[in-house]
Amino acid sequence: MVWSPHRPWWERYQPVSYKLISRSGSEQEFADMVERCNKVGVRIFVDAVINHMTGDSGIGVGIADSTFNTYEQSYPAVPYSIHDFNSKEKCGTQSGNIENYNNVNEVRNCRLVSLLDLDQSKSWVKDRIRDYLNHLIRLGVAGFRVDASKHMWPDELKAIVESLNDLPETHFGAGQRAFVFTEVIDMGGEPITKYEYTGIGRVTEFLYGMKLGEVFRRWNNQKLEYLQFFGESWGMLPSGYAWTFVDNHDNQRKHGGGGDMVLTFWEPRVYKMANAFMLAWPYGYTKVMSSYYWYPREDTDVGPPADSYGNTNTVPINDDGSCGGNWACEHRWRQIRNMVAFRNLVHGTAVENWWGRGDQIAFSRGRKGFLAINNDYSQTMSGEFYTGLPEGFYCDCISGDMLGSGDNAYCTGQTLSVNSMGRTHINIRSDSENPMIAIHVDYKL
Ligand SMILES: O=C(/C=C/c1ccc(O)c(O)c1)N[C@@H](Cc1ccc(O)cc1)C(=O)NCCCOc1c(-c2ccc(O)c(O)c2)oc2cc(O)cc(O)c2c1=O
Ligand SMILES: [Ca+2]
Repeated sequence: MVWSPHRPWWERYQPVSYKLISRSGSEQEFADMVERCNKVGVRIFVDAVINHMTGDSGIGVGIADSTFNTYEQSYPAVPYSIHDFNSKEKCGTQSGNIENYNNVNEVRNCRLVSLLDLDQSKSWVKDRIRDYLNHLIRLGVAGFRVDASKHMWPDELKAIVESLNDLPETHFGAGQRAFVFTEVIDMGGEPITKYEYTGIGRVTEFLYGMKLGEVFRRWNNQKLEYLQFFGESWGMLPSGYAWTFVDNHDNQRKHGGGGDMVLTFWEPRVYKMANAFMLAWPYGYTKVMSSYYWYPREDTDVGPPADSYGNTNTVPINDDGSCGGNWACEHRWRQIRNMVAFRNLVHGTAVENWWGRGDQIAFSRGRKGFLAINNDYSQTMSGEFYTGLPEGFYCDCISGDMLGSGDNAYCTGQTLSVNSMGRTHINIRSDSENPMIAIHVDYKL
């Protein structure tokens, strides 16, 4: 536990053991949650912090009486001892911390902001990490986000990943492998690049959220119509390797630098537009962020809603499906939830019928879906657009849900009619709360 600042969100990123006990609950509660999710087809991915242990500043008792002593570099609950950490000699800097991000050895072999740096070249360390991840696989976890991958040697990380057990046949079928995402913060300018990690699994593409934020904020003369070729040609990973997101737990708190460009739930209108585009656009493997409101907003350390002991609160679900208790639950917002269904439905289809004019765009996904966005600051987007969809009436999944089924299906939002030529009339005012429409063949009335 970190008490100063009080139970910050990043406490989770300073392991004292590989026990599955935290302020989020016990191992049994975790195992039970994974089981319940797998039963309904919801896969669980674990954020694996395997580059380091805690900061170098003390002796302490972590959760579940896992003692540790950073002066002795000992974590008996694993156990790790001084031999399992990169020495100052191997690191080579005066402080033992990373001092120069242009030195690839430092970035891997030195301490990231003073966090004790594990030596993954040691078989003892590899074995302990493998046992930790295999334990999670046994519990039914489908894969991992590998935190701070930039700070580990790709071949050592790859060796660990390849040594893992197959996923349990009961939940995943025979011979299935953990789905791995590596976190590599690379927005250009450093010798270590995201391309070094594509042999291990999907890799975070941080440019994606930065650029999408820049375009939707209309900064630096960016316009929505430039998104027609949004993808590898913008300096991003090939689509099949990219893990994309509008924002993440770290950069949604950032101010200054690229951080101001990132869109977050604090700006819901434009955030929903960027998510709608991301989910309709065929590039990358997309992640929808789910957050909590923190106060004061300037305090970038504040942890999740918790009781007086610091234990994370459960998430209350309101009657309308939204979350209470300061949980933002962006993934439950109608516009975002429905665009996830849109993405899954149109999977495998190409972008067709692109139309773009300044900050207004529209495009189809094969003959299955159609999205139009008006991000112009004043002009209404109106006219007849070719949707590629069969003739009929469609419920707009941005403004509403299609409820009921068969003949008594109805739309709680706007209904659009597509004529025999596949064309529909659009009228999106620029001052609309959600200036976009999205229709698809599963929302045909
Ligand atoms: O802001 C934070 C935490 C940020 C953070 C946490 C998890 C992540 O996955 C991440 O990407 C960032 N941490 C605060 C507080 C802090 C925590 C520990 C510490 O020893 C000192 C301070 C902070 O101000 N951190 C310094 C700037 C952010 O520097 C961190 C980075 C980081 C930032 C930019 C990079 O290009 C990069 O390669 C790594 O990764 C972490 C990974 C961790 O597993 C744990 C960390 O403490 C950190 C981490 O401090
Ligand atoms: Ca390291």
